[in-house]
Amino acid sequence: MKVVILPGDGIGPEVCETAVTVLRAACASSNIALDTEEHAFGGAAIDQYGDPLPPATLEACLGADAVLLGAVGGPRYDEAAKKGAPRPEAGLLALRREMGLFANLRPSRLFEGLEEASPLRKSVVADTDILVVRELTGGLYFGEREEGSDRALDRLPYSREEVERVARTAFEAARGRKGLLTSVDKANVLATSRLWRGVVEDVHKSYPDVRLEHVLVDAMAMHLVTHPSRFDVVVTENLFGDILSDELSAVVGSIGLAPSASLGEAGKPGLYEPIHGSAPDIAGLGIANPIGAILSAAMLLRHSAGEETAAASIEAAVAWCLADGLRTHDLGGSASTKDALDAVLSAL
Ligand SMILES: NC(=O)C1=CN([C@@H]2O[C@H](COP(=O)(O)OP(=O)(O)OC[C@H]3O[C@@H](n4cnc5c(N)ncnc54)[C@H](O)[C@@H]3O)[C@@H](O)[C@H]2O)C=CC1
Ligand SMILES: CC(C)CC(=O)C(=O)O
Ligand SMILES: [Mg+2]
Repeated sequence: MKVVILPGDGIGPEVCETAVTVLRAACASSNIALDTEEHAFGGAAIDQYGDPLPPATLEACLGADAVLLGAVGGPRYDEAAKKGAPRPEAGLLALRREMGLFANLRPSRLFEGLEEASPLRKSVVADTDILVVRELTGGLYFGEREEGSDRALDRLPYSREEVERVARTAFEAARGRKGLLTSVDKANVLATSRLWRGVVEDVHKSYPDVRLEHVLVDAMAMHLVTHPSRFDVVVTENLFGDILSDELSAVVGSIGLAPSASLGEAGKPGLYEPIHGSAPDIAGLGIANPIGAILSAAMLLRHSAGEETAAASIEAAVAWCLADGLRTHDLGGSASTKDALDAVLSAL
């Protein structure tokens, strides 16, 4: 299995290195031949090449079985962008588009022992286990943009085909879980949301065994903190999915725990990354929670290598460590990134 590693910026390299070490250990114990190749990406690639997605990095990603990414961005690059420099985040958007990664799977479940880390009451957060399926290559992030000091514009385009393919991914996922799909939109205002709702209903005809409900995004933001355990799979457009999945990660403990898999057509390489950003406020301190990145490596084994046993062994090791009291600072503890790595390796 050939995996391209994109450490990126801020805590990206810290959590990525940790996840690669766990990935290597899981592959070694399952006799999976792993070949890794690191490439410059994001701010680090701007520093080196003036380009957040250099051609050699893109070529390597397209030719790999999978890509493992840390995170990109940071204040230094935000400042430089004001003077016309490229943005690290633009490299990530371009990579998602070039790799055709239209479906972003973002699971969030309450791990045993983490009830106290949730801001919600134990009785409210208990049994929360949600898979957000976020559309990843359409909508506002990819629409036409105009930027001026007195007027700016971001367009939000969606086509039937773009909604159909991500809806199919979500219905398939719901079929393999509890059988409930919640489609989130803003159909009382947005034309794209009315298209979204209609297309999701059309796709539903092929999945009569899945229950489908529609919820408006503002109410959904509320439901996720009042009764998160009633949801199963949530499908939504790019921006709403970005926001709701960060909210949900905090509901079950911390954004540092949340992994993701970005997938395109079957047989094409997937991209795996924790859902958090480069966390400049804690970068370099050695205290970042690497679990979101480690669980992303597990998703890589499942979705890009078909290695379910190796994936499940990483997830079980993480669950065991958390149940055993492993707490990084975001979870109210004092474990370092290295402590978390050592604990997961020993559990594995
Ligand atoms: N996929 C990517 O590469 C993403 C990049 N970004 C970029 O990251 C930069 C920072 O963005 P923010 O809005 O601050 O979001 P962020 O997710 O980096 O951080 C938000 C808060 O969560 C904490 N946090 C995040 N990950 C953590 C971890 N693994 N362990 C412990 N604490 C963690 C941070 O310390 C911070 O207080 C920006 O430049 C943004 O554009 C943001 C989101 C995704
Ligand atoms: C372009 C990214 C920085 C957007 C984001 O926040 C994410 O994908 O989680
Ligand atoms: Mg985000």
